[in-house]
Amino acid sequence: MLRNISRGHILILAVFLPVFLGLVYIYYKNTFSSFTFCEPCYNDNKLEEDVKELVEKVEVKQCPDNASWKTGDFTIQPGVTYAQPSTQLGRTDVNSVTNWNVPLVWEGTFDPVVIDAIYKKMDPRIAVVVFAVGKYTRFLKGFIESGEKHFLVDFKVTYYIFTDNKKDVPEVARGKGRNISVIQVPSASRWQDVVLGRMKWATITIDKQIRNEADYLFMMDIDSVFHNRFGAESLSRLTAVLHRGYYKTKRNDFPYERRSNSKAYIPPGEGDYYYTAAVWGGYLEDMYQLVKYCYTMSQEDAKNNIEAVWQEESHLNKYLLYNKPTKVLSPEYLWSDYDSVPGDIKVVRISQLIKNYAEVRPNGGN
Ligand SMILES: CC(=O)N[C@H]1[C@@H](OP(=O)(O)OP(=O)(O)OC[C@H]2O[C@@H](n3ccc(=O)[nH]c3=O)[C@H](O)[C@@H]2O)O[C@H](CO)[C@H](O)[C@@H]1O
Ligand SMILES: [Mn+2]
Repeated sequence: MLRNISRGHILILAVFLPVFLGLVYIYYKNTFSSFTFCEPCYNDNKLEEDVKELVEKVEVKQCPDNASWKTGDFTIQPGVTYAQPSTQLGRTDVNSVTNWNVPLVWEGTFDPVVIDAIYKKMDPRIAVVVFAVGKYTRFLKGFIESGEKHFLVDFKVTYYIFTDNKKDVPEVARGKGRNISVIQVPSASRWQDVVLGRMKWATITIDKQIRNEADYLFMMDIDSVFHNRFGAESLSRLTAVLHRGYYKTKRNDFPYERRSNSKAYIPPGEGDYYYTAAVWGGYLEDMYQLVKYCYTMSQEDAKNNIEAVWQEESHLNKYLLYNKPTKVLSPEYLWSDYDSVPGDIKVVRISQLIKNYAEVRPNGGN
């Protein structure tokens, strides 16, 4: 009996088990195939065509793989010692925040130990673009020598020197990770062409070279000397400096471009601050956009036979009124040897030199 039952079962199993297993296999195959992530959506040729089309359409930028240098990553090593920040004490003689809630930096509003600990970890590459055309090569030595003592010390810095006279670029001893790159530009017969030309040559050179070599970029006048720390507290996506001559001035008295036929025109009743064009900086791509903006706007003006009252400084001020900077630096970050230092300027970080405008500029002027 057992033998019979067992034979019957074996027969049934032999016939139905393969059929049952086959059905189970088909069921699971269909179920899982709909969850397969690697299932190709295209045949290979179609995929290749689509990628090619995308690459042609998209403007490919050289983005750094590791963007840890960007503001926002405010990490710090454990164990750094510094004074406890106060919620009560701080500067009371000046305003240290803008009405769009970004820092307005003065001595006493930051702790260099904390700032350095944060930004050194990011270790950004910083480009400084300066022009030394005609007789302005005489300012290079003092600028770079003092920069080595005070400008973003211990950071990676490259001075991009744009000049019409490479022979006059001095050899200056520099710290580790600090370089000089010299770029040839044409001479000019008008100083106005040099200051505006900065926008053109900087745009071209960022495109060709600097984009691959820097994370931050500063544009600076060369006729200046560093006297005190100009550090990582100056870094942000877009940083502008209050012009020392107008930081207590009513907005309608700012020397904005007031002729409505210039692209730099700002109507009365508008304005936050008056920024200097002698020191400005930020993330490389944001600065590229702004430098290019100043270049194209001055070209537009030239087509209409007008030159903005303070050249690129006028276009810069217009841009920054409608695209607010992410950090504003006090006039400590650009003072002038022409002016005495008032009580609210506790530290002069850079000062413009006194110069004989008529002698140093190709077409005189002041
Ligand atoms: C403190 C301040 O707000 N400075 C601005 C003011 O500068 P300044 O009156 O200080 O102008 P400036 O003579 O220093 O010229 C600006 C810069 O252009 C370069 N340069 C100029 C002439 C020349 O023949 N060769 C040469 O290399 C050089 O880097 C110089 O530092 O007005 C200029 C144009 O309106 C710019 O807006 C400056 O940023
Ligand atoms: Mn200057």
